[in-house]
Amino acid sequence: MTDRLVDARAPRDLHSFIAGLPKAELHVHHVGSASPRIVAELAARHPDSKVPTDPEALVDYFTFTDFAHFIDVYLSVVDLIRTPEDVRLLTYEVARDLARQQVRYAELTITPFSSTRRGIDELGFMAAIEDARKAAEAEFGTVLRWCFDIPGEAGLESAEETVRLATEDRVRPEGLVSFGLGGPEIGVPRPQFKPYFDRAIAAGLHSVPHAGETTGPETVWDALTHLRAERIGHGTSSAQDPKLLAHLAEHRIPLEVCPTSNIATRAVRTIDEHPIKEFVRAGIVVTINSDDPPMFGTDLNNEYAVAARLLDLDERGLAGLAKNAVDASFLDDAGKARISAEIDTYTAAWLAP
Ligand SMILES: O=C(O)c1cccc(C(=O)CC[C@H]2O[C@@H](n3cnc4c(=O)[nH]cnc43)[C@H](O)[C@@H]2O)c1
Ligand SMILES: [Zn+2]
Repeated sequence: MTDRLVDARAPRDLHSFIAGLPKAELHVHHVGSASPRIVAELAARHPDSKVPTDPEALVDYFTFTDFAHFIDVYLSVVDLIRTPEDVRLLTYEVARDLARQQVRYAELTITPFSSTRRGIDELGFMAAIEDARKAAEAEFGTVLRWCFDIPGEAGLESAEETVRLATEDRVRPEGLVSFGLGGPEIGVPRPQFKPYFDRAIAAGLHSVPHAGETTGPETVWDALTHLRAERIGHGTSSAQDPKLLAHLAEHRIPLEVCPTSNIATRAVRTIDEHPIKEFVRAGIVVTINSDDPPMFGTDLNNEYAVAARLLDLDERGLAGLAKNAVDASFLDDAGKARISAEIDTYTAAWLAP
């Protein structure tokens, strides 16, 4: 992990506290979590790829001029994943990277449409993620769950395919808990996806679309009204609308805040202009997440350090943020209670004289 984008500047002790703090990650993308090590291994399997494997070259390759450029680069990494064995490797290694950061539970956003349209067999794909999920839980103790997202810019065909993969008994994986919407927002109105979210919700999935990342607060309203969002991915531009802030706080709709991502994709100009403080001030449930960590030169621990600086938090404040993520997760009550208790025990031991 490099701190090339954001210097978290948290005191050394706080970094150590964060490193050992049990955490939940609610907004992290499957392909976007491919570390240089994973990219190098996939590229070795598929040497015709244009993705560099040298870590130095990857830092340049993962420097984005804007959100559209980010998506182009993202899709070039998607092109590296061609077989169910590639899918398994990616998923298992992502879990290993999460476990190293003391992530006890993660909801990983997966875009199955991007893989099935590139020719990966759908049942092979689902078997690969499930196999990795079970192995990760047994070997690392990290519980993984899936969010399947529609890549909105790929059109309604991608929405139909994603909801089919998410709801058809024969295909739907056991670890699937939620349904999302990702990719660019400009020119991709949220309301058109209502029928697909209705079907996913009817099948028992939670609604967690991205909204207000690269467009204004009206997109967040659309996600709430039309897609019945239970959490909002990013929601950054909500800060421009006091009524929306009050609504999110009153209805306890958590925001999945990913500070470094917003700088890397140039959705927010500088880290000090990030609206996270306004969210907290408005009483919104804020969760801290990493989005596409290696692509943005970050990881979840660094995002907590960034949040500590922006919100001026000590250990108790950081533990509170970690518990927000547990509470906002789709884990069952017993699982939530277990991780929350672990956070309390860890924090009390750290602060004991
Ligand atoms: O797979 C395709 O062929 C394809 C065709 C047209 C458009 C797309 C996409 O737009 C894919 C977007 C892809 O990006 C993922 N992602 C990762 N991080 C973010 C983020 O911060 N905000 C929005 N989307 C993000 C998303 O999960 C999609 O998989 C694909
Ligand atoms: Zn995202």
